[in-house]
Amino acid sequence: MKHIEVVAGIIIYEDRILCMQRDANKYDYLSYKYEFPGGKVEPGETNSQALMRELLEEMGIEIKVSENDFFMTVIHQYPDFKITMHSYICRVSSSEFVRKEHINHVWLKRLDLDKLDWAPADQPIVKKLMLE
Ligand SMILES: Nc1nc2c([nH]c(=O)n2[C@H]2C[C@H](O)[C@@H](COP(=O)(O)OP(=O)(O)OP(=O)(O)O)O2)c(=O)[nH]1
Repeated sequence: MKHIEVVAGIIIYEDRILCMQRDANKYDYLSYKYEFPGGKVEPGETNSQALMRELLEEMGIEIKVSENDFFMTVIHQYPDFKITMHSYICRVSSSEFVRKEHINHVWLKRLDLDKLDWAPADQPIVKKLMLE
């Protein structure tokens, strides 16, 4: 079974976290779900390099990410593939960004995060964020 390595940014502006809604997908279990922006790690990249590249490509967000910003890793088995997802805390000084691939976004306070329909692999990250 395919196993993919993904990085995701928990973008925090003041006391709110950026939640991005995915578009329709060939897999129903990912269609229209909320997620943290990011994407697949490419060969030769470190996780933080991959996240910086994805945030720039996908959102126009230019930000320095380092291993010190690591939050948690989730391993999740979807019906068609397995994902290892590394998440990082990314504090931004502006809420501006360009929404290039997602269909919607919301900035939520931590305690409201569970009001959204998240991608299944994101549940442990949402849970941990709500406890902090
Ligand atoms: N970026 C991101 N991806 C997530 C999260 N949760 C989650 O299950 N994923 C999954 C969805 C995708 O299968 C994969 C991310 O890769 P991607 O964004 O490049 O994949 P995609 O399906 O949009 O595009 P592709 O396979 O056609 O290239 O990880 C999350 O919070 N952020």
